Amino acid sequence: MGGTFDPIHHGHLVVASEVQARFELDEVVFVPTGKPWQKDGQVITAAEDRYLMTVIATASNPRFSVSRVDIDRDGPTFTVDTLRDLRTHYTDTDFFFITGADALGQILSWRRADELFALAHFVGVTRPGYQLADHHLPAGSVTLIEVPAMAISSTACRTRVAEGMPVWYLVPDGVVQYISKRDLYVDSSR
Ligand SMILES: Nc1ncnc2c1ncn2[C@@H]1O[C@H](COP(=O)(O)OP(=O)(O)OP(=O)(O)O)[C@@H](O)[C@H]1O
Ligand SMILES: O=C(O)c1ccc[n+]([C@@H]2O[C@H](COP(=O)([O-])O)[C@@H](O)[C@H]2O)c1
Repeated sequence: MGGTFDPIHHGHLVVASEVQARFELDEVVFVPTGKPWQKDGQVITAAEDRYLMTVIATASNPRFSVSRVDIDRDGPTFTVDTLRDLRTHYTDTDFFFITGADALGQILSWRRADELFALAHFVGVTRPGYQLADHHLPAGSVTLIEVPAMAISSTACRTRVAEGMPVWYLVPDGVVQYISKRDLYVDSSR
């Protein structure tokens, strides 16, 4: 599951848990983006902070892990590169790439989108506020599933911190503490 995870929240974690169970996956690999090029113009928190929050959030689940492939690769982050890099580590493995309804709707704008569907099976999941559909995607390349609705976004978490509102129970406890320790998101101009 790829994401900017700025910060990781319980919406991400519920999605990963649900897809792991439905598809009986051995492992869900969280891949924090390096430079999310479609978020150019937005201030993105340092990759190491986003990576560490993702590690903290996933540490207690034996089926969850975190990969550095995207943050260790220079240049803009393209999923086609993510999947190729992961393949060198996971040789004899079927890949499922998890995306929320918003991200799935953008997939045809991704770099070398036509190659993506040969590299992984895509799982599109419901997200409050977005319509889940696989229009115009190659037949058989995507499975759509409904997951418990979590009306949480990283944007809302960042805004709440900037406004002095709590993010307890929206993000894991350790992530609340990490945000506070590192003074993340306090600048409301971002
Ligand atoms: N609440 C949610 N329910 C379902 N899917 C989600 C949810 N939040 C994020 N996702 C999915 O998780 C992936 C990573 O999302 P991302 O890290 O951009 O979080 P975000 O909350 O959308 O962030 P931002 O608000 O900064 O855009 C995307 O595929 C996105 O669609
Ligand atoms: O490959 C691309 O061109 C591309 C463009 C936008 C987003 N993605 C991927 O989609 C995932 C979710 O991204 P985001 O920006 O919603 O956090 C993450 O793994 C990104 O690397 C990929």
